[in-house]
Formats: sequence, structure tokens, C-alpha cells
Amino acid sequence: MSREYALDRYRNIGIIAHIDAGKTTTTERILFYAGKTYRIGSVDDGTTVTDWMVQERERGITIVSAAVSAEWKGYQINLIDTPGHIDFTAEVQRSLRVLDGGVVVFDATQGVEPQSETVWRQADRYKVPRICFINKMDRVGASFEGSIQSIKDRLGANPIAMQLPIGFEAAFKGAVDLVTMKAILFEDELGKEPIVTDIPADLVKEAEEARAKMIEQVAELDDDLIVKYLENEPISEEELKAALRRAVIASKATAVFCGSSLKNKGVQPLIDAVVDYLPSPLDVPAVKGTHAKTGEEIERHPDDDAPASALVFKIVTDPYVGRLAYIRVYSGVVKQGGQLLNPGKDKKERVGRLIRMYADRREDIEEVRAGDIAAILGLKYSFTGDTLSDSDKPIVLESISFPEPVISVAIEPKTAGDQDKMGDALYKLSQEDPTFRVHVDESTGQTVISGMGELHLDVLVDRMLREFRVQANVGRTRVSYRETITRPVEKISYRYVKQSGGRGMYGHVVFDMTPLERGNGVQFENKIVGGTVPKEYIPAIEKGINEAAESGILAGYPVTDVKVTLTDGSYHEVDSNEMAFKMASAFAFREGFEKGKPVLLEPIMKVEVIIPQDYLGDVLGQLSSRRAEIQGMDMRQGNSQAIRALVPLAELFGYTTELRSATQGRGVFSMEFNHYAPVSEAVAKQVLNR
Ligand SMILES: Nc1nc2c(ncn2[C@@H]2O[C@H](COP(=O)(O)OP(=O)(O)OP(=O)(O)O)[C@@H](O)[C@H]2O)c(=O)[nH]1
Repeated sequence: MSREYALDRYRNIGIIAHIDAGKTTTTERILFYAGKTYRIGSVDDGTTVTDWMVQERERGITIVSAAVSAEWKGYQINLIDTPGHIDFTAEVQRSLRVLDGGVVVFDATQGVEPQSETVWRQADRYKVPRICFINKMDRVGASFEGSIQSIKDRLGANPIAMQLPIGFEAAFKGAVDLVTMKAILFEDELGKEPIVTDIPADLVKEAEEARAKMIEQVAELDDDLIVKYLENEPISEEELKAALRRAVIASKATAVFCGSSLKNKGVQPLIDAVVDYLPSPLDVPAVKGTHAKTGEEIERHPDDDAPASALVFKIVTDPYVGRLAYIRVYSGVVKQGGQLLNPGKDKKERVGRLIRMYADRREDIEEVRAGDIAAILGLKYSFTGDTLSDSDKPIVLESISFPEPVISVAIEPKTAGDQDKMGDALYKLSQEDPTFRVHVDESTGQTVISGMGELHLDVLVDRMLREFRVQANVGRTRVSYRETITRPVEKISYRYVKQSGGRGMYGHVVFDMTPLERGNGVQFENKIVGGTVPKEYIPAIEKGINEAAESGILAGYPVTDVKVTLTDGSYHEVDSNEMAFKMASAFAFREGFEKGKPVLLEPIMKVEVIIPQDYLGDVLGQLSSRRAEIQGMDMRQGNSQAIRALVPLAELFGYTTELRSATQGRGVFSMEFNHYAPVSEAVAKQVLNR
């Protein structure tokens, strides 16, 4: 079999946007025009194809990114939907890791919003080339220019306007294409072909100026073109497009388009732009990884003849077909019925079925080639972030790093019947989502689930009910605190000895514990020289420490930012075993922790509040009563005021409601985890008393 599309005809892209900018509507329209949807969905009616999960429909937000394939003018477009809400940041990150380019959607009345800034920065981190779509041009207050200005000011990007809007607000009709210098007009109705015609007479001058500016901007970024430009030689359409394509792929510029997805305007030129300016798998750097056995660094190119390598970027428990693992193939060919190695887990996996998702159907396929995206059915051991590789040439690709969950709730099954099902449901959900954790609180015996925010946990509890039919009582949302030590403790020595008939137990460890900077977790180093403790017991010692660190001694929260250095110990020829050393190190850890002057740490969030100017005084007052540390303020589009602050997460529960009522519903805020910090004594008392 050969390729259906040449490799340079693939586009793996994501639609990235702030919540409500119109990502779902735009995705829908793209899928409609790219020919694979039978029926257009509408977010407002709750029937979109990408938002297939019930609660997404009800909430009107996109939570789980589905990868959907479509076709446009002989190109295969794999659309990876990314959520716009910060609580689902893991979803955004995992999709950014596997896509080659992004379309960032903005609301023309708002320009850059707080969360568009967050997703933009994330895309920067993953070096994803982007084009922009200024949506909602039909709305009152829409401004193409204002939005472009905010992309420049707030994102520090280099936006190049490729169009000039025709018509204003409700009368928005389409745009002048500044490359071809033709007007493209759209009717409101879906499915109508755009009308390509001459530029309206009253816009000719403005269009010429805009084109001159665009050419200048593109030429400045391109060594070849700048010469021609300065010498006033003619620049062809192809040359212009090629130069812009290079600039976008190198992230030196972002091409900007406008439209109204809801009114079916501007979408086809946007898909043309995806093809013209966003990279194919050949245009992005080779993926990096390490040899699973030797640790040697390896690069893999998108070559069908290279050994197979793929990254699992999403697990979905599909109610109809079962556990689907979405993969991006980086090199080689993954074949249905074939075998792959998960080198990280050292497990062989069989590729049961290979499935390509379209907007309206699934299709079984025989193979997925380098550069493409599809789903595998039948994997047993592989999860998000895992590599699948050729067994003979095992590679582990760079994985995806996820933030630590910051809030938790206790949940309790309603009936005995729910008990078993709950365990199963939680297990499956945590498999799908690496920022969702489950643990049993030792002191209360309660099951505690942790995640990235209230909405995140709400959605998961909701899914438990709907997909797994588990009824559960949910406790109050709590902050996920951490515990750490504040001073070093040396030579903690613990001997675990048991003599109860038969064979005894003997394990003895001596170690130092030192506080680490924030964000370092629990680290372990073995510095034993000579054989006071045989090597075979070292892993058990480390395990004992890690298990003890799962719940600290202050209030049972996980321990973090501590380094344990094993310096000495002793063993017994007959009585020593792994269990004894594990017990010894766990007890020693607890003892050392107690002596290290432990403190509670709380998550501090980076918050941005956007409000109309008039409410500034009230909102600042509210923030300061919530222990906020104001970091800065600036003016935004439409006379609104942005406040940036660091606020403890514990103070943010219920803030949305308070902000709304203080600003007559007009204030919005976004937050993202920033760091952990020690709590004040008063707060510590409160938490510890609970
Ligand atoms: N006037 C106008 N409204 C639009 C346009 N595009 C989307 N909308 C509306 O804006 C709202 C949000 O659109 P969505 O497509 O759900 O936005 P989203 O960014 O996908 O939001 P999430 O899925 O929740 O992240 C819906 O009520 C849409 O009908 C547009 O071009 N013009």
C-alpha cells in the first residue's frame, strides 16, 4: 500500500482559542466545508460533532480534544480540538505536543483575552506556528484592526493582515484578499460558494494601502524578497506566499484572517490559509527521543521506511468501541494487526484495530504512516504520553509534562452497589486524564479525587454518573496542600528489627534530609560507599521513602521539595529483606520529617481580572480581602481594565460569583497555577483543625 496523500499534503492542526471565541463553531464549519460532515451542528442547539460528550453539549464548552480528519483540495487535514478553559490545560498541552500548526481564534469584539494569552504562551513553549482568525466580525463592536493591534501589544507577536474586511458589524460581507486583490463575498447561508469579484470602488484605495503594508511586512522577513522589494521589482503571488509560509513556519510572523463562523463567512479562505501557511510534518523539526536501552539520543524523521515510532496523546473510553488510544505516528508505519513495543513499560502491544475518525463516522484503516494521526483499539498497557515503537529499534520519545492537580474533593459512593463500580470508573477516568488523581485518605478512609479546578472535577463527577452510572456524594472542594520541611536534618537513623519466631526482619538506614527549592518534588540519592547496605535493597529503600512521602505528618498532604541522601546503614545476613528496608526507610522518613520543622504549602494562582474601568475600586477591595498580591494593571481594548495578581487558591472559591455581582456580570477572570508557598500560621491552624 502507498500513501493516500503525499507527506507534504498533511496538516496536523489545532484550533486554539479562548472560551467562547467561537472555536467549536469554526471547527464545525471547517469540517462541513472540508466535506466529511453530513449535517452542520450548532453549539447553541447542542448538536455539534466534536462536542460529542453529553456534558460538553450541556455546558457548551469543549472539554475533550477529539482528533478528526477531513479533506480539502487534495490535502488531508487532521484537526485536533483543544479546549479553551484553563482547567483543562493538560488537554491543551497534550494536543500542542502533537500538532504541527495552530489556528488561533479571537473574538473580534474582544481581541486578545486573558486565556487566549495563556494558550498563546503555551503554543510558544511548544513552538507551534500559528495563523489567526478574527471571528465574530458580524458583532457590534467588532474591530479587525483593534484585534490585530492587541495581538501585537499583548502577545508581542508579529501579525500580518492578509485581508481587508468588507462591511461593518451586521453588514459584514466578506473580505478583500490582499494577495489576489479580489473581493470574496459570502452569503449567510451555509454551503453557498463564496463570490469572487472586483474590490468595491470605495475600498480600492484602502486595499492598495493594506496590500503595500502586507508586502512590506513579508518582505522584511525574507532575504530574497527584500532585495526585490527594495529594487521595486514585481513580486509574484507564489513568491509572496512562499515567503510568508517560511515566516509563519519559523514563527517570525502570524498571518491574520477575518470572518464570522456563525454567519458562514470567511471559513473557506481560512482553510486555504491552513494549507498555504501552516507546516506539513516535513516542515517541523525531527522528533527527539532516547534509545530505550542505551539512553543514546536519537532523532526520528517522518519517513515511512524508518523504524516505527508513535506517541499516545490521548486515551478515550468510547462508549461504543472501547478504549481508544489516539496516536501520532512520527516515523515508520503502524499496521493493523501488527505488534509494537511500549519501551517505557517494557510491554508488547498488539494493534487490534486502527481507526480514523471523521466528523460523522469512524473508518477502519489498515495502516497509519509517518506524520499522520489515528486511533488504536486494543492497547492494554499504554497511556497518554507513552511511546509505541518498533521492537527492534526501541525509542522513547520526549513525553508530555503535566501540571500537578491543585484542588480535591472527597467522594463517597451512594450505595454498596456503587462502591465497586466507583473504583472502576475512577480508574478509567484517571487513565484518560493525567491531571486527575485518585487516592484514599488514610486517616478517614475517604476516596479523594484531585484535579486542576472546580470545573474539571465537576465534569469528572458528572461523567462518572453518566458514563459509568455511579452515584456518588461529593464533599466540599478543598485545596490540595503540600507539606515540606524547612531545615535540614542529618543522620536520621532507623533500625527496623522484628524477632517473632522463625525468620526475623532486619533493616537499618541512615540518611540526611534537606529542603529543596519549590517545584522539585521528592528526590533520592544513594551515597553509600562500600557494602554497608547491599545494592539490591536500595530500590526498596527508595520505595519506602516515596510511599511515606505520599502523605505528610501535618495533615496527610503529599510531601514535596525534600531531598533524601542515603549515607549509611547495616544489614543482617539472614534476617534482612526488602520489606525490612522499606519499613526502615519509611519510619526514618517520618522521623526526619518531624524534626525538619514541617510546614504546609498552598497553591498560589496567577490571576487576571478584566473589568470595565468603573468597577476598579470595588474589585481591588475584593481582591485584597482575598489575600491577593497585585502585580500590575493595564488598559485593554474597549476601555476595560486588567488586573494581574497572585492569589492563594483557597481564596478563590466562589470568586466568580462575587466578581460578577460586583461588576453587573461584566467582569471575567482567569487563573493558572503559579507556585506553592508556605501558608501563614492562621491559615495553617484552620487547615490543621479541620
Ligand atoms: N455573532 C457571532 N457569534 C458567534 C460566532 N461564532 C461563534 N459565535 C457564538 O459564540 C458562542 C461561542 O461559540 P463556540 O463555538 O461554542 O465557542 P468556543 O470557543 O468553541 O467555546 P468552547 O467550546 O466553550 O471553548 C456561541 O454562542 C456561538 O454561537 C460569530 O462568528 N458571530
